[in-house]
Amino acid sequence: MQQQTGIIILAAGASLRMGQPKQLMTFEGKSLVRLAADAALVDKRHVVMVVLGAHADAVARELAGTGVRLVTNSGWQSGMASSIRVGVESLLDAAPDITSCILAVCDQPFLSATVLEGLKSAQLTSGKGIAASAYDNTYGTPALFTRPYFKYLLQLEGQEGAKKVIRQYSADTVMYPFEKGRTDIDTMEEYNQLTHQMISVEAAKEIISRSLPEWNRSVQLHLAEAAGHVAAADVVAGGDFPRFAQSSMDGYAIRFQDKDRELEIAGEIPAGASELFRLKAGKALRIFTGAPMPAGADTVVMQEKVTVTAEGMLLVRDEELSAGLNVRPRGSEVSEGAVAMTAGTFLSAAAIGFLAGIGKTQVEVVATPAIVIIVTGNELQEPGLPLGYGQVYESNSIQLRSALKHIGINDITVRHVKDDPAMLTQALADALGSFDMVLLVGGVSVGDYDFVANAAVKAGVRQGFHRVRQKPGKPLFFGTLEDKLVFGLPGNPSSALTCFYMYVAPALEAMLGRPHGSRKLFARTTHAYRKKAGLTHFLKAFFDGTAVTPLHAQESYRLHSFAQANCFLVLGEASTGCEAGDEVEIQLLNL
Ligand SMILES: Nc1nc2c(c(=O)[nH]1)N[C@H]1C(S)=C(S)[C@@H](COP(=O)(O)OP(=O)(O)OC[C@H]3O[C@@H](n4cnc5c(N)ncnc54)[C@H](O)[C@@H]3O)O[C@H]1N2
Ligand code: MOO
Repeated sequence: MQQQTGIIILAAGASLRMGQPKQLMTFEGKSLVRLAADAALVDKRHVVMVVLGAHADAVARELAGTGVRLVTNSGWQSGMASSIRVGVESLLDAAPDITSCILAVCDQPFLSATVLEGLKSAQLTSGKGIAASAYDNTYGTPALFTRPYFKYLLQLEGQEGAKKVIRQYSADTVMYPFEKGRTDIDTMEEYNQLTHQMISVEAAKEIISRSLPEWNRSVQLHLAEAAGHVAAADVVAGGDFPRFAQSSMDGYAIRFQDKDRELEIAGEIPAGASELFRLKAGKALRIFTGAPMPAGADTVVMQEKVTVTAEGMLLVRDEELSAGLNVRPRGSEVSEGAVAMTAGTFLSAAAIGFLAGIGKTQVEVVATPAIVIIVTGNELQEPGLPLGYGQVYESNSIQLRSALKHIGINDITVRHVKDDPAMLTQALADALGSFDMVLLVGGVSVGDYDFVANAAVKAGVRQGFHRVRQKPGKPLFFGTLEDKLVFGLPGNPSSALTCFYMYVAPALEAMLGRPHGSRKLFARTTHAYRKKAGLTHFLKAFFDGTAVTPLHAQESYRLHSFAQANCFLVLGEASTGCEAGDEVEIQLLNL
């Protein structure tokens, strides 16, 4: 008989111990339910049934378009058995000839297609009726049941799980070793301690960009203060500009039809002339750049292209003269009531000049967020005070503040918190109440005093990721609380600033609709650099406009080379380094 396996993913639980839908928490950048679904979908022959319960809508949205089938167990609160029953029943409805099913849960982050295949082949080669995953001297999910066992699954009650059937029929069960199956996630502590929770630079950027809030706060600014901001609303012209037809050259205003006649020069119109001149047929008027065109004239001849006779008569000597030449028509820059500038325009010096030129003194711009920098570390001392043994000068807050100011963000508050979990959670909760973005610095790594990730989650922050496959900045934390972004930057000053340039600044730019301050380009490197594959390296480097030189002192506790750098030389995860003369990627810094 043709073998056909169904996969039932049990995703109905309320994750009470977690305080947030576990199904949607991410591991290596993917939600746990999506990880399980993707593993099940690798073999296209699988019929994949996901049983929903708590948070059903959100989980269904997460799985939209994947190809899994969804079934909701309205009785999910009565326990696991009801979800197993609903899963098996709907699998039988969907695929009546199914020969086996694998029951999987969505809190085993290491569940993979390999494990599912392993269970299938263990069952086939052993000829047993059940194949269960074995880990940590016990066994459990994922577990495969052949068709004769479906009836026992359908008889499970209340809190009973598939384990009961496996125990009862252990003589007909083959164990498939899946050591990493021991890792399941029931509590935040377990989640945060997942050591492999390290994602690629690209995945980290993607998670941040998916998490950016709608930002539609705006503020009215004086033009003189508005450079570097983004227009928040369309700007409508309050009149025609220019307000009157103007000459764009120093020369003579004429009627085009008179160009071949000898013309009497009847007078002179300077810029700023406040009376309306009239030009009669057969005459010309001396005119200057910016001066109002006289009524009756339609063209200006440049003074270089005329001859004035001894009698003071004007002869036009311009082969290329055309009607309307050298005249700026009224309203040709912008006409009254027209949109002179659309919302979203970056306010460069030119944009500000343009607005002033159409008479504006104020502009509505996208407001900048209020940011708090929370610095942690008992060893930190304020620069200027004597340095005790074991102390280091606190440099992160001032360098981050400077970097923020450089991109036009001035609403910055700095708070210092001791390495104490309760104080940190409290400080963070307070900060989330009053600021739009939180930059925590230090304490994101794995040491006994590194409390940031836990404190953030305790304060209600939903973790996007913690740890990125990069150097420096590996322990970077990112999360959100509603529309607020929380970055946990590593304490090493060079790591903190690298993460600022690579993640925080681009997030702010995207949120505020600004152009990217940093530019990626390719250049030849003057020196070789060796690295191991595995992490993306952001090397502090100097680009002289032609070639790039990786600088000395790349260690993340040092800023000496960073202080001379104007770019990162970027070597990707897979790279093992570069040779002198190689073309390499660089990221120019917005300094
Ligand atoms: N066993 C492991 N240890 C560490 C790992 C690891 O994976 N396993 N990761 C290392 C990496 S990479 C980094 S980066 C750091 C990040 O550490 P934290 O974010 O936890 O930061 P701290 O431990 O608080 O401080 C690190 C370093 O930076 C100095 N520091 C901190 N704040 C400031 C500041 N505001 N101004 C100046 N200097 C500061 C601090 O004194 C430490 O020297 O963890 C590694 N460890
Ligand atoms: O990777 Mo850590 O961020 O530099 O030393």
